[in-house]
Amino acid sequence: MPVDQQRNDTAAPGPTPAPAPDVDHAAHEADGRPDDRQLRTRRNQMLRALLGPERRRLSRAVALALLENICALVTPLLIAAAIDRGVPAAADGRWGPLTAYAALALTAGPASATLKYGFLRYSGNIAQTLLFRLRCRTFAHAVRLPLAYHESAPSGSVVARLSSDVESVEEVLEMGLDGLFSALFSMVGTVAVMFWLDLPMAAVVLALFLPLYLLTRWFRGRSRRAYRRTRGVTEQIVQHTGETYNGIRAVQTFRKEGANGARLRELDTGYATARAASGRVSAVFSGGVKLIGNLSLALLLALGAIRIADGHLEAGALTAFLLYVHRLYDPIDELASFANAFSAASAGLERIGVLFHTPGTLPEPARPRPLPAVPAPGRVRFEKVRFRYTPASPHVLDGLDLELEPGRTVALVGTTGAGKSTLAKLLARLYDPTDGRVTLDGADLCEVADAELRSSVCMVTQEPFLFSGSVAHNIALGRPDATRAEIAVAAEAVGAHDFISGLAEGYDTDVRKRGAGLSAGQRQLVALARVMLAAPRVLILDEATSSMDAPTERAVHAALHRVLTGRTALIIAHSLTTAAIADRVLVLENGAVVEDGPPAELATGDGPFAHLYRGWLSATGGRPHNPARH
Ligand SMILES: Nc1ncnc2c1ncn2[C@@H]1O[C@H](COP(=O)(O)OP(=O)(O)OP(=O)(O)O)[C@@H](O)[C@H]1O
Repeated sequence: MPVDQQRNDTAAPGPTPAPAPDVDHAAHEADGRPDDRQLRTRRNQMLRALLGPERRRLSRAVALALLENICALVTPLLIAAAIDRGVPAAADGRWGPLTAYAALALTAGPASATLKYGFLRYSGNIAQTLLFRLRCRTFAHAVRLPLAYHESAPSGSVVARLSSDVESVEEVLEMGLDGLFSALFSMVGTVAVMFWLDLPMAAVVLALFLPLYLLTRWFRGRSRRAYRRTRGVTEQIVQHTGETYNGIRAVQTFRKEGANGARLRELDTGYATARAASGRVSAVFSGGVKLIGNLSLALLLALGAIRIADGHLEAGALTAFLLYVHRLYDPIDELASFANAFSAASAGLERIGVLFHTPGTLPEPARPRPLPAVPAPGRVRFEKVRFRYTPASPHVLDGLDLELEPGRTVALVGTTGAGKSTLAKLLARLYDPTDGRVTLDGADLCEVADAELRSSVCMVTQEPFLFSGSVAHNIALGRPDATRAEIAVAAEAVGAHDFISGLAEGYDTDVRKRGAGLSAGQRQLVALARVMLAAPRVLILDEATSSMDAPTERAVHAALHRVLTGRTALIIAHSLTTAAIADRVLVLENGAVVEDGPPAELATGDGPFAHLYRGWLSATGGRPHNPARH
């Protein structure tokens, strides 16, 4: 169980409102063949949610691009006028018109360059805002996804959403606004001017758009598929590297370096193949556009010559026309690169869209019910609780009725897979029961506000997770507003103060990644100090299975004893020592309580606990110690 103590305060502001889910994400992600239409719908929803708030700034950027293109468009017209009017006038000794055309052309150039500069800076800012928003929202939504999502999604898939998928969007935004706006305006403006210059020649240019359109359609379909494949492989690479480095100890212990390296090479080959496929598609498209461009130049040159001979066109106008043909096909290439990047970003957005489509956390109650203030808080009831992880899997708990009295410690024992952790997860409301209800002091957990529940029910996992930051910061997770003195009191209460004071920087010592700087026992003590500070009504503790040396185990048990005093606690016990400190032991088998009573009483009987007890006794050489009670 990766959750030590889940708190909401790490989550960024509200995610993009996710539409009602219609498809199970697991099915989508697992078979890797999502429905095209649904993916596109989600991508468009994402785009709308992202671009919506930037409508004003985007219109300003569009206006700048438009002005820039108008300035760029007039230059060939000025050249045509200079050739057809200015040069003949100059030949007659009137230099005025030629000078005027030259001056205008010289002004249009810098004006266009200045506007381009303004547009690029402005659109760059918009792109960064959009990216910032996308990354924050994706992160905020991902951290709020229910545990069920994280337990079923392939490891690293969320990291891939936040890294490579967001980066693909970054690429298209960086080049896209320029590529798209400028290219579109340039093309539309060019065609309009061509029609003004010469109708039949412009009609020929327009006719040549048909093969261009067909080529573009082919390209878009192919490149979208190619990029989806690329993103799929990228995700596998992220997952594989993440898994390798998260489990580096196991990798080295089992000498898996070679095998994992080979797997990475295999994935990389897949990536290269997928990239090569998308490269081929782009090459065919670019080549096709160039071919059509050159054909149309030749065609227009021939047609232009005929029209000049017929007296319908002047040489300057033909020159301008041919310059415009260049202007027409250059942006198509730009559009192709944009379409390429858009395909990649599309695939990324679609995948982020799938994530957004998964509803965040278990639903918060519409009208939260405060936990009642009772004289003896911490009464827990499981009422006819049935639970299964997925609709297809069998019930782990099937009609469980159970009551935990306030202030008492209950040890949960049983064979592996009996349902101990599941019961604990339901009590921490990491999952909701399929049927029945779990109550705390009479309030259904589903009706209690998330923040109140998190501070009232704390869970300490087998390997308590320490966040990077100081020891003090890690203890204060239990109550973020706690003062340094309160933190020290909590640490002292669990006997952690001495070892913390002995650290290089005391409470300010950075526990470093995953608490690598602290021993397993010290991490347990920090986690218990966290609980001491949080003072929850109910404590759930998954006892560490890894063996500690005797003094450390004694220290942890002594701390545990202090934390448990006067608090309702449910301990998943893996050892006799822990079971013995409980007031009551529950033996769970196949999701049902098969034995229930004080440990000393059950140990002398002939039931399942007595069996377990004797097994533990023989494993520990017949010397059960109970330091916490001594
Ligand atoms: N995330 C999950 N998705 C589907 N099934 C699960 C999941 N977690 C547990 N199960 C199944 O639920 C049953 C009970 O598991 P649980 O982890 O509660 O047992 P446990 O008693 O805590 O076992 P252990 O002592 O080994 O931790 C098992 O059959 C297990 O396979």
